[in-house]
Amino acid sequence: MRKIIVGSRKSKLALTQTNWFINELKAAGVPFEFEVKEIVTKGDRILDVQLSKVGGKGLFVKEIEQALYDKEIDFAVHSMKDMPAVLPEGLTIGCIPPREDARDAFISNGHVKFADLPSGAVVGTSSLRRSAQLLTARPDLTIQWIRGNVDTRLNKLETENYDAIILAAAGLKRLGWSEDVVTEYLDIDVCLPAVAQGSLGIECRADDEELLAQLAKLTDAATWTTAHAERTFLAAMDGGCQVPIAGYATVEGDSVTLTGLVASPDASVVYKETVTGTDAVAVGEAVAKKLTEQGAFDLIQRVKAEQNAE
Ligand SMILES: NCc1[nH]cc(CCC(=O)O)c1CC(=O)O
Repeated sequence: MRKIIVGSRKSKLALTQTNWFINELKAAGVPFEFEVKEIVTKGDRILDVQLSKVGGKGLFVKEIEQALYDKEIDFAVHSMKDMPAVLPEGLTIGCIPPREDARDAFISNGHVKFADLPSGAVVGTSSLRRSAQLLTARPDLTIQWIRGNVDTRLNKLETENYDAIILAAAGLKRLGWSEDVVTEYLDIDVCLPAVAQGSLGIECRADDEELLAQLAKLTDAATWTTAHAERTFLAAMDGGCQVPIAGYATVEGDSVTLTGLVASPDASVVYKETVTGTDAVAVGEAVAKKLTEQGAFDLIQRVKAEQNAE
C-alpha cells in the first residue's frame, strides 16, 4: 500500500486540520497509509512583525511547496485563505472539502457586544481587512495589531490591553473551542470574510494522478464553486493581505453570488459590489471588473507601493 507523506505546519490548528482530513480519507476507504511530517514556515518563525509587512500570503506555504517539489511530502492541508491566489507551476489543489463557518468571531472581555463597545475601545487584529471594516462600522475604535496563533491571541486578550479581538470562527470551531468563548459572530454585512476563509485547500503535485483520483472523492461541489469565485476575484484584483480585501460567495442551486470588497487601510474609501451568475470564474471576474472601474485596482496598487516603501 502506498504511504502518503502529509506535510503540515506545526501549529495546533494546522495539525488539527491535517489530521481531520486524513481521517476523512480513511473513512472514505482510500487505499493509502499516512504519515504526517511537520514543516516550519517563515510565517511561523517571524511572529513579531505585522503580517502585511513580512510578505503576505506566501509566508505560510513556501516551504511546504518546496517539500512537495522535492517529493518529501505528497500533499498538504492549507487554510485556503493563506494560499496565494495563483499556484506555482506543477502544483494543484486536489481537493476542497466542505467549508466551515466563514464568519469572523468577535471575542470581548466581559462579553460586551461589538455594537456596545465603549468609544475608543481597543480591538486587536492583525488583518487590514478586519480593521478597515471595523472602522467603517465604528470609526471611534482603536485598532491594535496582535499576532500569534489562536491560543496566544486569546491569552493576550486577558493579559494585555485589549477590549476585544477578532478571530476566524472556522479556526475556533475546528480546534473545538467552546462556543461560549465567542461573544458573537460578526454579520457578513458588517465584516465580509477573507477570500476562502473557513475553506481548506489540499495542495499536491499536479501529475500525481493516483493521489488526485482519491482526493477528488472528498471535494464538496458548493465549496469548490465559492472558493473558485472568491479566488478568481482575489487574483484579478492582484490582492493579498497587504491590502484590505474581502470576498464571500454563496451557492443556491445553479447560481453563485459573490460580494467583493476593497478598502483603503483607514477605511476612508470602501468599494463593495455583488454579482450573481452561473459560472464561478465569470462571477469572480465580473465583481473584479466592477470594482476596478470604480478605482479599486488603482487603490490596491497605491496601498501596496506605500507598504513596500515603508
Ligand atoms: N491568518 C491565519 C489563519 N489562517 C486560517 C485561519 C483560520 C481558519 C480559516 O479561516 O480557515 C487563521 C486564523 C484567523 O484568521 O483567525
